Amino acid sequence: MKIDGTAFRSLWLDETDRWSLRIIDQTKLPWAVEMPRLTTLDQVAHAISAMLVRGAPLIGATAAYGVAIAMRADPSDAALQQAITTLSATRPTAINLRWALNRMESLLRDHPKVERAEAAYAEAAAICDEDVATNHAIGRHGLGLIRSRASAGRRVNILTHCNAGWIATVDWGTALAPIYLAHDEGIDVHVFVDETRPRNQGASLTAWELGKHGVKHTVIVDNAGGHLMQRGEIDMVIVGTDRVTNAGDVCNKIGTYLKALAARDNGIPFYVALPSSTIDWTISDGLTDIPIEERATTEVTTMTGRALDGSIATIRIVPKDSLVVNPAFDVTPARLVSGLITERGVCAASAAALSQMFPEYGRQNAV
Ligand SMILES: CSC[C@H]1O[C@H](OP(=O)(O)O)[C@H](O)[C@@H]1O
Repeated sequence: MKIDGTAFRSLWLDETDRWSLRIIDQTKLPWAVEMPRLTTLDQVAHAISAMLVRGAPLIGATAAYGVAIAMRADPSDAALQQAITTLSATRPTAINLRWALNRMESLLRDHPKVERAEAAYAEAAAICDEDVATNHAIGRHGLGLIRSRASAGRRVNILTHCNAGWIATVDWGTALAPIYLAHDEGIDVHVFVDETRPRNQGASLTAWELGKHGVKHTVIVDNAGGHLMQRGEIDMVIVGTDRVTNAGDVCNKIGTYLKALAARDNGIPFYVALPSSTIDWTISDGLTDIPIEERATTEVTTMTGRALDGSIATIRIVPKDSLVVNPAFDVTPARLVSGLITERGVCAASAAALSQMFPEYGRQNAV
């Protein structure tokens, strides 16, 4: 997508050396656009764990290049295992990380060591190119759902939670891809953006990227979504996801489940957009089988933003003696999901529909 008229992906190889990795540091957005250069495995691992890059597909793509950078430094079996282990430990919930590392390991394990670096860079590039094509396909399939609500030039109001836009992927995004395509074809689409406490991916990232593309949007506090639904101001909900089970349970940013409950109570369709790389075919019950990341309590006790004097400041918003917990994700049961928008089309959130949409996987891990 574009930043002030210049096209970007959310990660790319440095133009001068063609082996180090450039990213957009998402912890600096929306106040600054910084594009640091990563040259070591540890720098890539830190970028994922500290959420300089985040979003399930982007985490996987970044990890793939982390393996390539590691193989360039040392193509030994030990170095390969160390890279897989280090990167696997960065974040537990998004299945795309495991998916990408499994793909890299399967390719490289039996590869001649002298060719491992070249093969790793080629596979990481393929993962990125596939992600771009996959997300554009998700956009096309989701566009149909928006078109059907845009009769006679009527504005379509969509609520989204967290950031599942182009900067959560290599490009286009998942939940935001249909919105970008609708905007580009002239549909009057407007997005209610959940701020998404505690890290505010909505207020800081979704609002930023929608604004850069000229998409009309309104930032709301997380707790306002149900109220707007009750008042008929939301036509549909589209969110992303970090892991979907083979039965259609959806793990996504904390707070998603509450939006799904409110949508069901108000008869509003609740869609989840995802590439098939986000489906965990080995599990069916999201509540018991998906590891929920617990992040630092400082994400809850402090807020970072631009002070009135223009400086970037971090302030404490919780008493020092208060206990704090910070689960980063929750699970929305399949029964609350109206449909899954995938690269192959929209399907029901059910084992039968998923195995029919993806027969090559469904048979292997039938529930
Ligand atoms: C397209 S995946 C987006 C997904 O990832 C986010 O999690 P995080 O910001 O912690 O990486 C969030 O759950 C989004 O829905």
